[in-house]
Amino acid sequence: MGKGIFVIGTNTDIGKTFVSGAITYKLKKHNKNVIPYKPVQSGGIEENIKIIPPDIKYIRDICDLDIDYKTMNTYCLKTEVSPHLACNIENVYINKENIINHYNKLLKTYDYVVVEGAGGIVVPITNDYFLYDLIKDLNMDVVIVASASVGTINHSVLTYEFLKSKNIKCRGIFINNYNNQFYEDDNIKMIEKITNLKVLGVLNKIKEFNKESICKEYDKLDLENILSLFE
Ligand SMILES: Nc1ncnc2c1ncn2[C@@H]1O[C@H](COP(=O)(O)OP(=O)(O)OP(=O)(O)O)[C@@H](O)[C@H]1O
Ligand SMILES: C[C@H](N)[C@H](N)CCCCCC(=O)O
Ligand SMILES: [Mg+2]
Repeated sequence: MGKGIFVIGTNTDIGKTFVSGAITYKLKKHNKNVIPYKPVQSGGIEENIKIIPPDIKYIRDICDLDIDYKTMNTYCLKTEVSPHLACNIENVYINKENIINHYNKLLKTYDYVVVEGAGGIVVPITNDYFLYDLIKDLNMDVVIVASASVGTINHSVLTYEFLKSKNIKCRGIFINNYNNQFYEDDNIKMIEKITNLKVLGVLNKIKEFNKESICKEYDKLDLENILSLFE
């Protein structure tokens, strides 16, 4: 039976896919049997007349995964808005049992399942079912992805406190888009001090975003920290 980690962010566009890619890449590079999973994607893109999840496409490409999209994604909505609204617009009914069954099936085949949320922790998946409800129903621990930039202390602490209020265990935090600004180290220090969370990795903002530079950035991460997410 495999193990999973749920990757959440302090906001949308913060780098959850980028970090899920990093976790998947490191594990795969060390010959681990790993799969990324995006239960609900909004903002699906067209490829060969099909609508596919761009977050999974990114990880699939960067990690050279030969796994079909259906195995790594349950719901793919076209409209690039909050999932509940995309569902309402597209007349899609999300059945949480489908996601729970999908995840449990992946655990039977893969040793490591890297699950990515949508947006931040309080994003509505349906009108009355939130991302944190899904995490509880999947019985998973989370890792937070936060930015290094100004505003991150407040967003990170709010996310952490909200998780605590829901009894969701947080395994640590990844800081993304580090850009050598004078205040970034202090931001990280403050987040660590206030939350007591372990910073498991700091990922630089990549100027030339291509496979080579991305993998070089991923290679710098500590494998032990990544493995600790699944212990
Ligand atoms: N470290 C980085 N360096 C350069 N670009 C980055 C970095 N991290 C993320 N990006 C870019 O920022 C954008 C948002 O990142 P990403 O898609 O990982 O966010 P997300 O949190 O997964 O968003 P969503 O809520 O839509 O799933 C993407 O275009 C991605 O390529
Ligand atoms: C469309 C976007 N990229 C994500 N997939 C969904 C983000 C939902 C955010 C909802 C909100 O917090 O207001
Ligand atoms: Mg994403």
